[in-house]
Amino acid sequence: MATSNGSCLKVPDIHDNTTIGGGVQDVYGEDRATEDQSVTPWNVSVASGYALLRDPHFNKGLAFTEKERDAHYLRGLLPPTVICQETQVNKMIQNIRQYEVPLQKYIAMMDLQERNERLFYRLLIDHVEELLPIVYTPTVGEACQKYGSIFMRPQGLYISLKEKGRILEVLRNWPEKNVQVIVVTDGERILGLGDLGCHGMGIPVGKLSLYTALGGVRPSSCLPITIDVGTNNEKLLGEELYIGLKHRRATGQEYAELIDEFMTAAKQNYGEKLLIQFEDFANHNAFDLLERYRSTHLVFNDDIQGTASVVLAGIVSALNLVGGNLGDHRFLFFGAGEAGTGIASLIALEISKRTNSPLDEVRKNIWLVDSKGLIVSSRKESLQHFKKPWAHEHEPVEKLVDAVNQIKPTVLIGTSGHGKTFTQEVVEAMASNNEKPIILALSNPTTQSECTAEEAYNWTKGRAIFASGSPFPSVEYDGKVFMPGQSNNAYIFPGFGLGLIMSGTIRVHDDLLLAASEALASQVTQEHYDKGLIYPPFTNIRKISANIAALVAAKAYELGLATRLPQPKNMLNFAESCMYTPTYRNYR
Ligand SMILES: NC(=O)C1=CN([C@@H]2O[C@H](COP(=O)(O)OP(=O)(O)OC[C@H]3O[C@@H](n4cnc5c(N)ncnc54)[C@H](OP(=O)(O)O)[C@@H]3O)[C@@H](O)[C@H]2O)C=CC1
Ligand SMILES: CC(=O)C(=O)O
Ligand SMILES: [Mg+2]
Repeated sequence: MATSNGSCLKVPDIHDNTTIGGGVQDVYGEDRATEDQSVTPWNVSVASGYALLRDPHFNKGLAFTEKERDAHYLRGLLPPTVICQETQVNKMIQNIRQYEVPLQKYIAMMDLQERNERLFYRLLIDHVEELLPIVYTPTVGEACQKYGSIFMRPQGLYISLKEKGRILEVLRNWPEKNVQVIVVTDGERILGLGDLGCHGMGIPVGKLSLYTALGGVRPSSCLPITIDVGTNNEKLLGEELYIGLKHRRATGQEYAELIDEFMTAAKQNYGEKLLIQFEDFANHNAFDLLERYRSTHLVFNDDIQGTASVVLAGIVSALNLVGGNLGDHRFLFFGAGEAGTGIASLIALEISKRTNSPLDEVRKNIWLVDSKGLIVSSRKESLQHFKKPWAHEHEPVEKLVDAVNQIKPTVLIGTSGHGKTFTQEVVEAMASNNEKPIILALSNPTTQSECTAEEAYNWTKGRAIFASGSPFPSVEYDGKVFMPGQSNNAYIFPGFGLGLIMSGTIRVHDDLLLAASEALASQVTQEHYDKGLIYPPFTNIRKISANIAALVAAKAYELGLATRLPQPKNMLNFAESCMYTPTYRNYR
C-alpha cells in the first residue's frame, strides 16, 4: 500500500509471527521488523521542516525568522529564540576557543560545515587568522594522519581502482552539477607527512574551503576528490580503521589509465572550463601529469606553480627591505622537488623577463640541494628530469652548511619536507654572509618546518627576513617584537582560481602565475615592511584575492585565453561582484 509519504511499504500483519520484536505496534522494533524488506530512499525537492534544518546548504539554525519558521514548518523544531548570524558567529567562536586541542577545534569546524555551511564560512572569514591554522596547515595535517578515526561523513568523491571503467558514472553521483573547480590528490605526498593514501582527503577538502572563504568561489562549485590507487604506507596497510584500498600503490600503466579516465570524465562531465588543481601528488607523478594535461585541460599544480607564485611575491617584496634587484640575488634551495624546482623556475623566468637575459644565464645564480647534496653537473646523468636544468659546474658538496658557505646565498629556501634541518650552524652561516638574510622555511606542517621563527630571529640576532609555510607566533628578541609571515600557496590559489573561473580561461600560462605574484606583492604596504613582513596579513585576504583574480583575468584576456565575453571593463569590481558571501538568504 502507498503510505502518507508516498513510499510503498508492506505493512506487517500484527498476527504474523515473523513480526515479533517489531511491527506497527512496536515502534522501537520497527526498523528490525522490516529489515528484510526493500525501502525506497526518496527526497523532496523543496526542503522544509526537519529536512530543512538538516540541509547544511539552507540551514540557518536559530537565525530562521518567525515568518520563516511559520512558512517552512519549523515551529517547535527550534527553541523560541531568534538570533542573527553575527550572534551565531560570536557564540561559535567562543565554543571553538573552549577546545584546547587543535584537532578538537578542527572536528568542531568540520561538524559546523556539515550542519550550517553559511555559518561555517562566515566564521572562517571573520576569524581567518585564528581559524586558518585549524582548517588548514598545521592542523589539517594531523587530521589527515587520524582521518580513519575522525572520519564521519564523506566530504568529497573517492575514486578508487574499483571504479575503473565507471568514473563518469561516479562523477554523476556527486549532487552538484555546476562544478567549476576540482582539487584532486592521490594522497602520496601529503604536506611533508608522506604517503597517507585515502586519508589525504583532508587536503582537497581543506583547500576547497579556502577557495570559498578566501577566494569567494561558491561552495557548490567546488569538488574535492581523492584518487585511491592504494598506499605504500605500511602502517596504514595494517590499520583496521584505514578507509582506503589495502594494497600497495598501483603504478605505471595501471596508474596512468585511471588518471586518464578521470581527466577525460571530468572534462566530459563539467566542460572545458573546469579547473583541476593537482595537490600533494608525489613528484614522480606531479611533473608528468602537469606536462601531460596542460595543453588539453585547465590544470594547475598548486605545489609546483602556486607555491612558486607566492614565494616569488615574497622575495620581490623582501627586496624593499634588503635592497637590490631580483637578478642581483643568489638563491639556495634545500629540497629540489615540486616546490623547490617550481619556485626556482618561476624566479628564473621573472629575472629573465626583467633583465632580458637567457634563462640558462639566469639559472646560474640559483642552486639546489637534494637528499644527496648540492645539485652539480657531475650528477647530471642520474638526476630526475626536473633537476637537470639546475646542475651547475661545481665540486660535489654534501652538507647544507658547506653549500651555504661556498655558494653564499642571499636567500635560503627550505622545501625539503624535513624539520629542524636549518640548524644553528646553517642559519649563522647565512647571518655571517648577509646583513639581512632572507630565510624561508616552507615545509609543512609545523613539525616539518626547517626551523622555527624563534630560531631564525635568535640565530641571526634579529636580522633575518623570515617567513614559513605554517604559521608561527610572533617572537621577541632584544626587546623588539618580530612578526613572522606565512609563505603559503593559500595566498595565491583562491584568487588565481577565481581569476580563471570568472574570465572563463581555458588554459594556465606561466604569465598568469607571474601576474598573480605581482598582484600579491603589490598588496604589501610600508606598514607591513615596518613590521618586517613580506606578505600582507591574511585578515585582508578577500581583498587580496580579488586583486589577484583581477590581474590574472586581465592577463588571460591579453593572452587570448579568456572566453567570457564581453570583457569586463573594471576587472576588480567584476571580481568582487563574483565572490560568494555567506550572508544568510531570506526564504520566501
Ligand atoms: N609553503 C607552501 O606553500 C608549500 C610548502 N610545501 C612543503 O614543501 C615540502 C616539500 O614538498 P615538495 O617539494 O612537493 O616535495 P618533494 O618530495 O617533491 O621534494 C622534496 C625534496 O626535498 C629533498 N629532501 C628530502 N629530505 C632531504 C634532506 N634530509 N636533505 C636534503 N634534501 C632533502 C628531496 O630530495 P630527493 O629528491 O633526493 O629525494 C626532494 O628534492 C613539504 O613539506 C610541503 O608541505 C609544498 C608546497 C607548498
Ligand atoms: C601548502 C601545500 O600545498 C603543501 O604543503 O603541500
Ligand atoms: Mg600541497
